[in-house]
Amino acid sequence: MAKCVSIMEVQNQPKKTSSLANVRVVVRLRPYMRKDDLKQQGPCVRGLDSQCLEIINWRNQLETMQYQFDAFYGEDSTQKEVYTESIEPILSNLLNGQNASVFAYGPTGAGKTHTMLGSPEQPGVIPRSVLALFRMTQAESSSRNYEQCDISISMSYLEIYQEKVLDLLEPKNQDLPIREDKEKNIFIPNLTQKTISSFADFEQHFIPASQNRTVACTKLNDRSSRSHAVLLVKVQKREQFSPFRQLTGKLYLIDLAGSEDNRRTGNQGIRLKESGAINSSLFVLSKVVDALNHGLRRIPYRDSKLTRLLQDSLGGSAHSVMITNIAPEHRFYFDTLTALNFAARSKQVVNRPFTRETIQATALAPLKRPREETDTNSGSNVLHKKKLKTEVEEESLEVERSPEAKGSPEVKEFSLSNLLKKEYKNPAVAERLEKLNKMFLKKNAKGIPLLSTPKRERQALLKVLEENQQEIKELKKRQKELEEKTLAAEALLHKSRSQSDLTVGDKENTFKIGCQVATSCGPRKQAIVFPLQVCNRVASTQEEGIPLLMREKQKKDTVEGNENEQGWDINMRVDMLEKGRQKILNVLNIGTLKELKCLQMIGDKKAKLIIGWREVNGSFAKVEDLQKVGGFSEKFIASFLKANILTSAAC
Ligand SMILES: Nc1ncnc2c1ncn2[C@@H]1O[C@H](COP(=O)(O)OP(=O)(O)OP(=O)(O)O)[C@@H](O)[C@H]1O
Repeated sequence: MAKCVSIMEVQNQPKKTSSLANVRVVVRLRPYMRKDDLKQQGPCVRGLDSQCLEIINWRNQLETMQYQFDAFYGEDSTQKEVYTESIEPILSNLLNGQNASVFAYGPTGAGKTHTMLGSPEQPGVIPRSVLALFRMTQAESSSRNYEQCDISISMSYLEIYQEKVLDLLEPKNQDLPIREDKEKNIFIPNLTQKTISSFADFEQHFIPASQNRTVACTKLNDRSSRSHAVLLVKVQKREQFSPFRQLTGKLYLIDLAGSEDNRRTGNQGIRLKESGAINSSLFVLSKVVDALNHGLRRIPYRDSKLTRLLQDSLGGSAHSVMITNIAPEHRFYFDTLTALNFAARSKQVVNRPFTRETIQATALAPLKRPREETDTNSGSNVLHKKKLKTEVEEESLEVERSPEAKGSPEVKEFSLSNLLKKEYKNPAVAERLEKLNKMFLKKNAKGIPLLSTPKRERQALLKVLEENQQEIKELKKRQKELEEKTLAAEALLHKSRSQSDLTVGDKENTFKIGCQVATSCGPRKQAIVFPLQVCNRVASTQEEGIPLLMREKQKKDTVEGNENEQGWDINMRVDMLEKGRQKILNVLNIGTLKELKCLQMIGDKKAKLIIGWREVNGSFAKVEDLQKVGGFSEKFIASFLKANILTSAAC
């Protein structure tokens, strides 16, 4: 609040350092206009330094009241000064996904529109900020980050006129509702949003829209704003690679209508009505500031459209700058005093800026985009046209959910993006991909979904997947052929048996199929080949003496919580098993390099290691002695035995 000091008192106050999150409050004093000072009383307010000003105390002409703000701009201050010192520093936050807002407040005729908009000769905060944003995005584009991000800028422009929210870009004379999403973001459905790719583009939309703003002549200002004008500039930065983060920063540039003392404005009729709406919304604004300062539970944001819209700027998440414009003439004295007191109170308002980041097109992406996104005019042309068709854009497609998946958090997690649906129409591949995704999530403690891996890696994985499928197909084919051969051989055997008079009696018949041997003796024994699809252990069909390749159903891995892929197991007669082992041991002890390499899982390197060990240490007593050779683990030997024993026993 103001502090009364004697005019003679030398003041040299310590300057307060304002926190970053505090609303930055600056005051700008309009140049004194002699023609407006009917009684030629001279200015009633003057600046003291870059932060302090003093105003006459109306109760005691010998005293002044001094105020200190984050910055004070005197009559000689330029548009550039105001912009460079107070506005430019907050703009960089937009590229980091944070919001910023600048609003000009003050009595009518004090210079709000001049400060925000300016003139072609003296451009104000709005044109300078938009230009700076384009420069910043260009600088970002030419930096190394360019390859990783797309940046787009869009704009919306509205006015609050007599408590109605009106679109200035495409005027429809329709009061637009103000809404709040789950993340407490304020947005206006159906408000026109135009993508702008250059400053010229911005001007093309902004200049005609500004003509749509309601202004009128009053006794205090020839072109008095009769509404609060809000320009919204949205900067979106999208990553091209996983995790496809999207940062959205919004900049609100607000030129408020001035508070009006209708005894002096001479307002009547419609002007009086407008003035009533302006004053009441500004009154709610001061109530909001007071409620925030007193830490009240209920902040009356909803009491006016203006405060509802400024919710983010005051006590919200934006980096906010409030420019309080004041006029030096005596006839504005009480308006100036009110404005200064309001500004001083606003200094205490603390905002909590945070980064607005969304993740696009991952398995965990939101199922429904925030309404705000869908309500805009979808003009998502990206600044850099070349990059328009990048995978980021494609992958930022909304994630859909099948009807049966509704309500299932698991399915929610593994939903495929539209991109994947489009790219891989084969349902089998999609299904495998989901399974892989599931497996990946299970194995990965951090839960990073496969679908969020970069496209290149994902494509490689998909290729492997398709190759595996191809392999399975071929295996199935070969299996079928084997089955057919077995049946044919069996039929042949049966035929020859029935043709002969079976004098041979119990003579053993042997036939070979590939590398597998089925012996036929006594009661006829069958080689049973299970189709790959049949996974159950069929104990009843297992006959002694026939090596069977069994596939166990859902074999549990010993690693906690991990379900192993279905595993293969061997069930053989003990003597055959021993025979197989002996054969392997034989090859290990006397086999040449070539013979060793014929063993499953033994390559050139391992074969050489075995020969080297043999030369130094002599023979292996048992297959497990392979462990003595460096590089053969117990687990490896077990798998090695499994892989070779059947073949060795059979040959
Ligand atoms: N810093 C300044 N330097 C020069 N002229 C200024 C300055 N500030 C304001 N003016 C002039 O003062 C007049 C009133 O300013 P402006 O229209 O910006 O006031 P306002 O606060 O927006 O008023 P209202 O609330 O009625 O719209 C204009 O003619 C404007 O050019």
